[in-house]
Amino acid sequence: MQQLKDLPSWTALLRHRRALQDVSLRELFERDPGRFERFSANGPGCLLDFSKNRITHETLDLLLALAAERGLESRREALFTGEIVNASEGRPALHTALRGPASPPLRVAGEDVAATVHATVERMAALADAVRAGERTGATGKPVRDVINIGIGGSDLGPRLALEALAPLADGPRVHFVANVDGVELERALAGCDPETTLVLVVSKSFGTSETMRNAAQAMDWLRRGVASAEAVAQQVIPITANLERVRALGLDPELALPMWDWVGGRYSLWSAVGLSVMLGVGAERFRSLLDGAHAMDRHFREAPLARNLPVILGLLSVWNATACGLRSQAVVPYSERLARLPGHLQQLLMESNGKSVTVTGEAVTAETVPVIWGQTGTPSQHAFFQALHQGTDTVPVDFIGVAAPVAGECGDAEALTANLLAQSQALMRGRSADEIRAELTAAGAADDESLDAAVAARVCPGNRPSNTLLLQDLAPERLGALIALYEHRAFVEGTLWGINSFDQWGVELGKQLAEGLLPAVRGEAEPPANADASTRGLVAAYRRWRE
Ligand SMILES: O=P(O)(O)OC[C@H]1O[C@](O)(CO)[C@@H](O)[C@@H]1O
Repeated sequence: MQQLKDLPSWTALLRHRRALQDVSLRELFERDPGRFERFSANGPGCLLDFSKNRITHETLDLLLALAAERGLESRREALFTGEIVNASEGRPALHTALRGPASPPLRVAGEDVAATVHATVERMAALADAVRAGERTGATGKPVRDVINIGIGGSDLGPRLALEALAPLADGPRVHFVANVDGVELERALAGCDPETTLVLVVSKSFGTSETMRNAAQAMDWLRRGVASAEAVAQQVIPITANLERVRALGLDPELALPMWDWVGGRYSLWSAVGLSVMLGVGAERFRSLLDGAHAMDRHFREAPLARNLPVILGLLSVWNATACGLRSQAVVPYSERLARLPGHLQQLLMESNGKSVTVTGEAVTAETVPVIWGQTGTPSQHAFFQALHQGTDTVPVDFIGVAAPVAGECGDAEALTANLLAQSQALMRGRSADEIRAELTAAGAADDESLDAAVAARVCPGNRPSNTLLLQDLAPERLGALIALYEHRAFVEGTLWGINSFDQWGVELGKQLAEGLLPAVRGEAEPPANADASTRGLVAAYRRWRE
């Protein structure tokens, strides 16, 4: 695989970056009154303003040339049509099929994936409807009041985000999420639940993830104590997995299991049976709307011209900022408490997908790949880390996410929220110069002496700091689906440009293996493994001393 940095358009892009280096964003806005129209685009139910990036039309042309050199359009087709885009695991990545139409058929290795997907949604809906109507009860005949979703990573983050975002629409059983193995979330969930009226979803593609299996075992013990028989427990546990053998081994009923497939990665799996908790919480119809929204974004990604294509633009700008301009961290700041889980979901989506250092053909990648993704909701983050964004020594591009219509039934001041969002992106772009501050301070009566210089210097905001603003029409399920799918495709665009495989995650395996190897020593049942280093041995010993 040819390296990104060896492509002719990369050289041209770097030359252009040098030429642009001394032009500020403020100047770019002053020069071009049509900058917003030029650098904004509409997607399904949303508007992306990317005018506050340090780009000109030439930057965009060069980035598009790079995308063409990388064969982005044919790779995109390969993604949608089920070709093997996950080379290291020899699989397609067909999350788009999870929200696509039932026809025409989509054949992959002889199977009509579209039909399989739709049959599964029907099964999920039948179960969710019956639970919500009180017809599918617990083993002792009582209606289900609580659902506990046990899963981690992609088996947790997407559904958790979706249910928090759609909480005002939740009219089904209460849903609790348990991911961490420290017991806090599980205890919290169990404390409010009655074993006779609780359905446990064990969500794990592999059905082997240690955190999930440990939490599942504890939840099953709790059920057993409450409903007496193993058969009764099995009735109240729904496995969602691609590994039925392990379901059987755990004494659970494979007939109740809902499928996952090896052609869907965990972080792309919200749209599958992994989303059952969402469906139970808000109902099948709204879950289908979530799928429809994601499908609308899929169509936009597949059909819109690249220069007006939101995932393409976001992906290209990310490569521009992170690789061409060396800005190695990006913040995501949703201006909605309902989207508080979005930064966490995007961390997994973008960093697990593109945190890679080799190309798809195994050479060390010479381009810097995914930057650190982090964030928190506005306005609280304005009173936490924004100081560093405005005046710190590092430039951090920000994705601001705003919602035009607040979710029905919410109180709060939507306009104040939006004014803050707009103010922050404006402040990052414009900054405040020494001259402006000096004029303000002297107008307010400050003496023009040495102390004024220090007062001015402390107040200067350099500006010229890039951001995107994504404005959603509202937070209806369709919009949420489109938002999440937008970032999924951004990950794909970035990965394609960097020349890496966005669909494997071998890096997380090492830690998992080491943890299992260390567990007997940490429990005090064995010596640390022979290959454990001095630091690890010392820490195990210290830990054991405090545990005794
Ligand atoms: O669904 P599983 O198999 O329990 O995996 C959970 C998570 O673990 C990972 O494999 C690694 O963190 C993720 O990709 C996945 O979402």
